[in-house]
Amino acid sequence: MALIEIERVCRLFEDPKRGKPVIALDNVNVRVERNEFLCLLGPSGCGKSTLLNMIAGFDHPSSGTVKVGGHVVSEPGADRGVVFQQANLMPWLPVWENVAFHLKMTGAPKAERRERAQKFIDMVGLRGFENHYPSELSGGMNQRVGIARALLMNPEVILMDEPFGALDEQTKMDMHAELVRIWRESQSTIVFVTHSIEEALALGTHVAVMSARPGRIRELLPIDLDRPRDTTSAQFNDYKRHILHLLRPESEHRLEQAA
Ligand SMILES: Nc1ncnc2c1ncn2[C@@H]1O[C@H](COP(=O)(O)OP(=O)(O)OP(=O)(O)O)[C@@H](O)[C@H]1O
Repeated sequence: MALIEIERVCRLFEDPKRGKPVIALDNVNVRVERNEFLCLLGPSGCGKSTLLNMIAGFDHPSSGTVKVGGHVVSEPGADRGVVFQQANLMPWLPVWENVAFHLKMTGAPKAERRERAQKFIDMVGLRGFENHYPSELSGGMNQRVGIARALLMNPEVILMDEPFGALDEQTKMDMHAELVRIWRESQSTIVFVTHSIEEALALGTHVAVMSARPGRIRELLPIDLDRPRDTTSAQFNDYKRHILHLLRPESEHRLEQAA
């Protein structure tokens, strides 16, 4: 049994201005095995966030099912940690308290929270910054705090919605290397939303290429590239060319005609 099973999922949104519904997702089928790193890739508005939100339990399909660990997702849960584009940290709390925030909610004593936070602060490379406040850190460091916060709950699945979208290129590349290391170390399963082909190919064990309006999975590609990934290699560029072709509207048109 796959860890995440998305079966025949459709999602319609009401659009009162136009008087007809927007088809955000149309018959989407995806299976994610334990320990996979799936990148959801596609143009703006193709339904990537909608799909991620359904796995998180923030949104629900109009038809079809989303299951995690064999159970239909009905609400958010501790088995799924979410990292957004903005880290959404509590500015009045130091790093370690932000990382241990969920534990505070469960009433865990301070000493336990501090100790458990440290493991994940170390994992994301922030040792020495435990008592800093979010405003004293860079954007990349704040994202690391967000990742540490998600990891602390020991979730089976980490869901990431363009977490590095706001970072400069160099920091983004550093974060990619860091995330791959964390993914391996924590043996988690990651679903990562991006609109960047390079980012998807730098990270994923699989890339689901989506098409816009209505959002569909064009192709689910297993990525057979050594790590660390060489973004200048011929094989990397072969994948890139293939994905670019899939994303071109004319190829979409041809595929529809052939169907
Ligand atoms: N709450 C909502 N109400 C109405 N329409 C919505 C709602 N949420 C999403 N949509 C529509 O559904 C489609 C998919 O949106 P979604 O945000 O999932 O796309 P996306 O691929 O994540 O886009 P981006 O990369 O720009 O974040 C879009 O056409 C969007 O306008």
